[in-house]
Amino acid sequence: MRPTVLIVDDHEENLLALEMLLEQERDIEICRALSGKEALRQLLGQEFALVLLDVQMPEMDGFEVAELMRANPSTRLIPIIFITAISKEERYRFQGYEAGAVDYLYKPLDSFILQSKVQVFIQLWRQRRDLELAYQKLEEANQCIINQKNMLQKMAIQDHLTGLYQRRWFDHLIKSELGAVMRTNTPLALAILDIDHFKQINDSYGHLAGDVVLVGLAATLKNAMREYDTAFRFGGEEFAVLLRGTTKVQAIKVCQRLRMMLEQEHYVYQGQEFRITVSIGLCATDHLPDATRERMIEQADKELYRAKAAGRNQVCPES
Ligand SMILES: Nc1nc2c(ncn2[C@@H]2O[C@H](COP(=O)(O)OP(=O)(O)OP(=O)(O)O)[C@@H](O)[C@H]2O)c(=O)[nH]1
Repeated sequence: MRPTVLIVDDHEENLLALEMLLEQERDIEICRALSGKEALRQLLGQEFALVLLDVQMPEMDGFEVAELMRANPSTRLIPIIFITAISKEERYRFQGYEAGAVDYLYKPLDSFILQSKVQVFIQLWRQRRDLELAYQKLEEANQCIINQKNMLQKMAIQDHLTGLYQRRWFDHLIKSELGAVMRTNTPLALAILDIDHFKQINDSYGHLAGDVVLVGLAATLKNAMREYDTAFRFGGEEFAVLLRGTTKVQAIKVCQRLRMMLEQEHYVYQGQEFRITVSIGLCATDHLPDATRERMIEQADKELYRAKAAGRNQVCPES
């Protein structure tokens, strides 16, 4: 992209003279404006590297144009060189610097001085642009790293088949949940669900049919649970649910409802329709003093075994 210089003067012949002086600068584009208003309109419409601004113009003089440029964030940083034929008295110079000028040139213009000053600002513009591009690339690379990190974190805690959290996340979460139980004296329940005779589904309909069941069951779990409960795939055909603020009595009701819901569910694979049942073992901290992660898992597992032994398709709370 070539840098663009805006030249502003209310006299056509002055603009022509400036253009001729800048003719040698082959690597810049030149835009022209015959009034302050026209200059502002162009400045808001495209990017400029430098403005060569006549001071004395009717309606809006160069100082006013500069002040309006400084007030607008999109034009605030564009350097301005005032070109003036008026008195070289200091007070005019100060007025220009206060309005945002970075330099002054006096008519009649010296071509060598004009060209070298323009070159300095063009070089500054290029350096700033290179810096901006480098910063943009850095930002993109940074975002890429953040995205990859998020993806890795997700992969580490999420089961790829069902989208539920993995056992690894359960181990982490139950520790902090038990901490909250101690601090706030609110109960926490753990339910472990196991699909009954799941092997038969794999054996009869194939492993992919089994996967359809696992995905469907996970979706039902997610839909059935409250926002602050969390479901996990423990491994294979075993799932766990952590029920916050839930007592043993309440957890039994929740699990009975869940068990009945899953019993009604139909799964379809390659036109074949089938159903499943689940056995659930559960425990809750209000009936398990000094509960630890290990004790809760052990207890819920024991109850799950009891549910299986008692004929499956049932909920067994600890007695
Ligand atoms: N399709 C599929 N099957 C799985 C997956 N993980 C584990 N399994 C299967 O789950 C079945 C578990 O079988 P078992 O442990 O004998 O238990 P079960 O048949 O459910 O019987 P009970 O638990 O005693 O009611 C095995 O056939 C495993 O291959 C999986 O990701 N996809």
